[in-house]
Amino acid sequence: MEHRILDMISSPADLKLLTDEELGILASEIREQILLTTSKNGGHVAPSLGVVELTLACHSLLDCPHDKLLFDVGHQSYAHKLLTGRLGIFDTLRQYKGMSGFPKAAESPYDVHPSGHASDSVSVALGLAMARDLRGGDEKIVTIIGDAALSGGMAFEALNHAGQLQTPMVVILNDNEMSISRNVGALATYLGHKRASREYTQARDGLQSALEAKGDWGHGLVDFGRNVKDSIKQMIIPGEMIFEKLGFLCTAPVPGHDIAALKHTLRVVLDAEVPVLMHVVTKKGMGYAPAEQRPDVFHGVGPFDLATGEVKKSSSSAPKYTSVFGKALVREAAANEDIVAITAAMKDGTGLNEFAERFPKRFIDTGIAEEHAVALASGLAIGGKKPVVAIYSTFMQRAVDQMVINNALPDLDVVFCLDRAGLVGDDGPTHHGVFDIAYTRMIPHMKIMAPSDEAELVHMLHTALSLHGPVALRYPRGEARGVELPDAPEVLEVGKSRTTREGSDVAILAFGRMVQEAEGAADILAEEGVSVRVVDMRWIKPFDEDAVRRAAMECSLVVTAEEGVIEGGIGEGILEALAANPPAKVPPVLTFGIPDRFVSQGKIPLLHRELGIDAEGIAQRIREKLASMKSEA
Ligand SMILES: Cc1ncc(C[n+]2csc(CCOP(=O)(O)OP(=O)(O)O)c2C)c(N)n1
Ligand SMILES: CC(=O)[C@@H](O)[C@H](O)COP(=O)(O)O
Ligand SMILES: [Mg+2]
Repeated sequence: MEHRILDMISSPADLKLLTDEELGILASEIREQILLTTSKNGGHVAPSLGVVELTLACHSLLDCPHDKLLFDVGHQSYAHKLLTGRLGIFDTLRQYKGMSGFPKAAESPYDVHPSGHASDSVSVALGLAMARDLRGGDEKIVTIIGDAALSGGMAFEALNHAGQLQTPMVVILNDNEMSISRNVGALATYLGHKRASREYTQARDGLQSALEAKGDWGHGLVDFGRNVKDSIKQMIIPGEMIFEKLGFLCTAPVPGHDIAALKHTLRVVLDAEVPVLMHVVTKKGMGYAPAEQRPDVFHGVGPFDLATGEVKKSSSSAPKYTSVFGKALVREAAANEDIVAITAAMKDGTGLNEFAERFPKRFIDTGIAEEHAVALASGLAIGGKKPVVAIYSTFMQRAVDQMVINNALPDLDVVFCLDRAGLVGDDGPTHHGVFDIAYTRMIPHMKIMAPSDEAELVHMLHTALSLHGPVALRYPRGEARGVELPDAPEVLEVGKSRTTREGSDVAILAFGRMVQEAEGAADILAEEGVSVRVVDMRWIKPFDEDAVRRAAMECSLVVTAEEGVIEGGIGEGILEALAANPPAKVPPVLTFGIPDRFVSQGKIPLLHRELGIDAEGIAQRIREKLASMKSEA
């Protein structure tokens, strides 16, 4: 790996000195480096491999960080990181205290916005363009957005706005026919037709010669914004493109692994005085056969064997919460044909694959459209169906308004399954599911449960489906506890907890995955002679007020533990309830949860330790509190 061109790139400006042939060699070196690192650390392999040439072309023509290059979702930004001075820390990709897997402004001046949630980059790019115009600046603004992210509502809102404003900016559509799974929706079908069109083939094959033959082509394109002849327009825009109707100048699909072709087109569109949509066709996973063959698996993958592409297996034999949910829902749906399952572009991630196969007519994938998915559920519920909406906790943030207005206000029977609730690990702050307790708890009519193991998840899903009104279940990413699953799910009593361990000195009121940590803390403190009660609260809303009051009356310290933000969390709710209606004795209360800051990436046990919400951290703070109470007495 010595004497690579990559090792000599200290900033993107260096790319301007390279020939296209050298850029091609650099593309191979970048792929090698991405694969070497991700095979150890895991990561978004296929998205990043797919945009190596595109990133090179952009950086070799732009003058970043003066110019702005944005990445929608940001999971495809590894080549960008390697070209912007981060080769030396690349081996820390997605590691605790290491380099983020997403663009992060605090990490580099070349990273513009904290991407991670799809479809926001066109809005941010337009904001940057408007700020430039107000300031009288001259920087170029470019965003790279995938075909799935472009179908998200936010992207369309921004295109609508930009098309009217007509300020220069470049939206590069990275069209690879894939979301995480195969892309869905009418836009995907439309792009498919466009790719298959005779014009695309012609454009691809003839691009070079067309460009060379027309010396003033770029000039013509710029002039298009001022209504230049249709003949030129036809050469550039083969067929109608819907974005053109929205006020964007659109290019023919450009072959996305041909650096020369990319640079030719980019050079032209960067000079345009109007907004341009540059359509680039790429292959997800390009250059690594296992990723090209299984772009869904290599979208976001754990460590893998570089030679074979085999993904390393987890050492745990426990099932994942997601797959327990998926199987339990299939079982429920077999018994109740009103159940429909909705996902927003996360069929695999939310464990709905089997459901989709068994009940294709009752499976709905909206694409990246969480707001639409939740409002759609309300229509289905009004129409007599029982919608189960499975969306990651972090992405459901997009659809809080629809939860409030479309579902909760009319008190509709919708079950929200918030997967990845709590810390998610390597994806970091954009993906941690730490806000859902706060944003669901505030909604009238909403009932909320958090299973402490996979058997509880099965009961809770069954319970949620039996209830009237909106119900949210929140469960974490990754392996469950490995307990036996019930033969038949039970309906749990609303608002009732279960005590998993009796104790009289301290009561820990724990929610979801925190029950396990609470039990660990109880074990540690038991060794020191402290008697700790652990209550698996099960219900966040309504929570078990009797259990809370008993804890207050019978123990000298009450502790709440949740894997969500403390501000607006359930610990605060319990404190408020104790203050509003105090029992005869109110002991001190400690609240454990996510403090008022963003938590970076890392393996979950490391993050739990950092935040003091692992068993040892909980035990330590309780120990300290008991000692200070003793010394005050
Ligand atoms: C709001 C939101 N919903 C869902 C996701 C999960 N997600 C991440 S990448 C992705 C697919 C992106 O596809 P595309 O934009 O075409 O990019 P590609 O991976 O194909 O390069 C999805 C659904 C997300 N990041 N943000
Ligand atoms: C980029 C993105 O948003 C997804 O790919 C996400 O990283 C998936 O996370 P999981 O691995 O938890 O499904
Ligand atoms: Mg795509």
